[in-house]
Amino acid sequence: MSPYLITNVSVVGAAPTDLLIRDGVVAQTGAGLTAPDATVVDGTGLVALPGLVDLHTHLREPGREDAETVESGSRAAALGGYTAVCAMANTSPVADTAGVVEQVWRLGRESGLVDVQPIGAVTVGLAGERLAELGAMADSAARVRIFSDDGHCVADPKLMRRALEYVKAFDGIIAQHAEEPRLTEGAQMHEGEVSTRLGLTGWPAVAEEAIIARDVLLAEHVGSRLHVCHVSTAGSVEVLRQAKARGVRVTAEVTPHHLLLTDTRAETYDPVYKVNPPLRTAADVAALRAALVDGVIDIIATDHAPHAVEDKECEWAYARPGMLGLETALSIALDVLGPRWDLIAERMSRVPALIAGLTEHGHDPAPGTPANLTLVDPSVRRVVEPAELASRSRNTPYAHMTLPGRIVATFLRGEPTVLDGKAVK
Ligand SMILES: NC(=O)N[C@@H](CC(=O)O)C(=O)O
Repeated sequence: MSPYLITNVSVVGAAPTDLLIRDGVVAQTGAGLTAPDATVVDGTGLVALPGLVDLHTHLREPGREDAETVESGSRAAALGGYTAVCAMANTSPVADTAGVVEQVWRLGRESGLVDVQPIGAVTVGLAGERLAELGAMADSAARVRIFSDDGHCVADPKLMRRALEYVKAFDGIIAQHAEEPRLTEGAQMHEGEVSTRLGLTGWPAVAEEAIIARDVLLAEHVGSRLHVCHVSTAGSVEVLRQAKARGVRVTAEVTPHHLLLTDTRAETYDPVYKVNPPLRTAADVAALRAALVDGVIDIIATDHAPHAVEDKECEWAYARPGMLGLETALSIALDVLGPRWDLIAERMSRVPALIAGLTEHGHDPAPGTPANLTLVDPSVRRVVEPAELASRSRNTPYAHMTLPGRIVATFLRGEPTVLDGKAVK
């Protein structure tokens, strides 16, 4: 394993320093370091962040390898500055057994581009009828700690209660896709003025808020950990604010697209903007941004949802919901938050690593920490070209947009996965 000397780099926005990476860890920091055997990376003008951690990634393998594989999604993640991703369970077959989560975990290890931590399904086949083998997944080589039926809501309150009770034994988490299904039957986009004008069936904010309200009460009753996926409304923020003030063990994520885009995008009828939960209003976007800053929303998670061309480039009503996210998330965060590096490190690396229990990740580069880090050039503005993305899919809502920031290098346990902005393998 060859050592790397990153010179004159700003660690999370602090004054420039040198970083020596050796044997998988940050061996030394300080000005004027020398290491004749090391490969030098000029860090002038760059910011070093702890490697980003995504709590919500769809890698599509097994089952839809035409849309993404563990390998292609891992490469997209590394290029986006990530060193760890949590892979959602809505694969085919569903990741509801020890066998499937171990398969995904093993594929992640073989790719070696990011740490892939599988999420297990809460219910068998995501059908919402009976609990999956949560204990066997927890005890498997994949050591699953987060369970989610994402794509579907665990709508039955008794099952949700049982799931929360079950995972409490090993301090696990239920990550809920908050959507009361009876309120979103046939829904195509956010229910509001735009859906009325376009004549598309609406997905009301209350369908999300009602489930979050119910689930924080259940989590409080059981004393267990709840995580709320892709929070999208101002009302959800207020429910979470109250729950956190009462001490409920709840964490929440927001996606880059819900921080930037609004439901007016549906006016184009371009299904690239169809996503679940749907893009909301400008007032929701403002509330989500404020909650991300004040901590009511704990993290940014991508909900990277690759889809094959035939599933996306069709009539709006038939298109699958979901957008790519891994290769653009940091740029969107920079656009939305500005160069608030400490906040970005907190919301995109330290806190998601803590929630997921990924103890090797989420550390600011300092002597003795695992060398999982990413180097960002904040001075570059890049144009997003779908054809250049590493993902197997092309459904980015940011096509041809100019966004701030470029990932220059990513290191996983001291080995570069990205150098000069290009994947190393
Ligand atoms: N977020 C999305 O729009 N899509 C997700 C699942 C889902 O939440 O519907 C997917 O797996 O494609």
